[in-house]
Amino acid sequence: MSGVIQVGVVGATGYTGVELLRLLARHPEVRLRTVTSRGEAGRAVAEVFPSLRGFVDLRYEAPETERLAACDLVFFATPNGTAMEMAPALLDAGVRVIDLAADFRLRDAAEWARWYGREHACPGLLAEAVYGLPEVARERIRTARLVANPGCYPTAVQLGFLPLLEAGVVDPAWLVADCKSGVSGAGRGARVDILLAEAADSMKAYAVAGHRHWPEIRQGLAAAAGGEVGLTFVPHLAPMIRGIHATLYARLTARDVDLQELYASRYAGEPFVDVMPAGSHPETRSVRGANVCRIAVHRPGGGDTVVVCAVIDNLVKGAAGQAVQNMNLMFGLDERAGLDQPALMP
Ligand SMILES: NC(=O)C1=CN([C@@H]2O[C@H](COP(=O)(O)OP(=O)(O)OC[C@H]3O[C@@H](n4cnc5c(N)ncnc54)[C@H](OP(=O)(O)O)[C@@H]3O)[C@@H](O)[C@H]2O)C=CC1
Ligand SMILES: CC(=O)N[C@@H](CCC(=O)OP(=O)(O)O)C(=O)O
Repeated sequence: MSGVIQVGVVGATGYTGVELLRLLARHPEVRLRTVTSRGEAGRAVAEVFPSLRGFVDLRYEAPETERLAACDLVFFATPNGTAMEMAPALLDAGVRVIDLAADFRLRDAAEWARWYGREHACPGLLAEAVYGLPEVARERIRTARLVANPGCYPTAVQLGFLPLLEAGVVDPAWLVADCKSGVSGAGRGARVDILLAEAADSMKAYAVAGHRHWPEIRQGLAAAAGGEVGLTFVPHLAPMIRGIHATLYARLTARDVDLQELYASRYAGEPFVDVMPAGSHPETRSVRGANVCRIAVHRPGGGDTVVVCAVIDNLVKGAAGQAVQNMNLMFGLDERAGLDQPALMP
């Protein structure tokens, strides 16, 4: 790649879109060219988000394909069902696309329609789209025109379970993912259940009967296991702003497995997965603002249950940071460019 990458961000007033602006504004190989919002069109980004004063000198524009077609790469940080309407024309114009929503994550159009409640607008692109979990698909991401950035829960759950399933040391028919998310996972739009007075000092499970991340996680875990998996996935809303904590349970089927060594060797050399020392309990605050998944693996009482704890920042490794990681791979850059920074404390 020669020259800077001209980048467009559609949906640049949402939580993941603004996080993209924060990361891309300091990226050494990127020039932000077009950032869109229908509601804020015409206003300066720095006026709407003073945190970006001095970093982003652009005004919001309406999302128009003609303007976006002048970019090398367009990120969609938009609600599900938006990118699938605009991506075909951009791809035809030679623009590469990373969708942070779920439009291209499932390979089966009928299953997509079942979970997302409408027909897919361009099912022909599902086979071409590369599921952008770099720890699994790094080489295919490098040459992809269209990347489906994974969901936040699916990132934490897949990274947590992968070493066990790839090594075939647990029963793939009995996997449990008990997950907690901060309220920014629900986006920036107003909703009663994420008001401070409703969500603070309280916690609840939701979508226990079925969440749209279930088929996405199952698809990835089945590929790792080499066959169907049985997965129970229960998301919870936790009283914090950023962060996902996934507590994962599986039953060991193999004897004499060194779990710590299994995880350490699976993720050796991975820039954004940190296998913590044996006995650790990763905290969501240790990944706030950072593009990293911290993992600890336990075997309580030396029994046959494996417990994995995986934490990410839903807006970074769970969304915008992973999208930038994918961009770096697609454009032949150092995978860590623009992402090499520690978490915010406290
Ligand atoms: N929040 C999170 O932790 C994660 C979110 N995601 C996914 O990323 C996507 C964005 O999420 P998030 O940032 O939370 O969402 P927000 O609701 O916070 O923001 C949505 C953005 O999209 C724009 N938008 C809405 N409708 C359209 C449309 N029809 N055409 C063009 N732009 C539109 C909005 O601006 P305007 O209406 O002014 O145009 C806004 O900028 C979603 O698909 C979400 O599921 C993925 C992983 C994690
Ligand atoms: C706390 C909360 O509400 N989280 C969201 C998931 C986050 C997300 O945006 O997922 P997608 O990218 O797949 O849409 C939810 O459960 O719907």
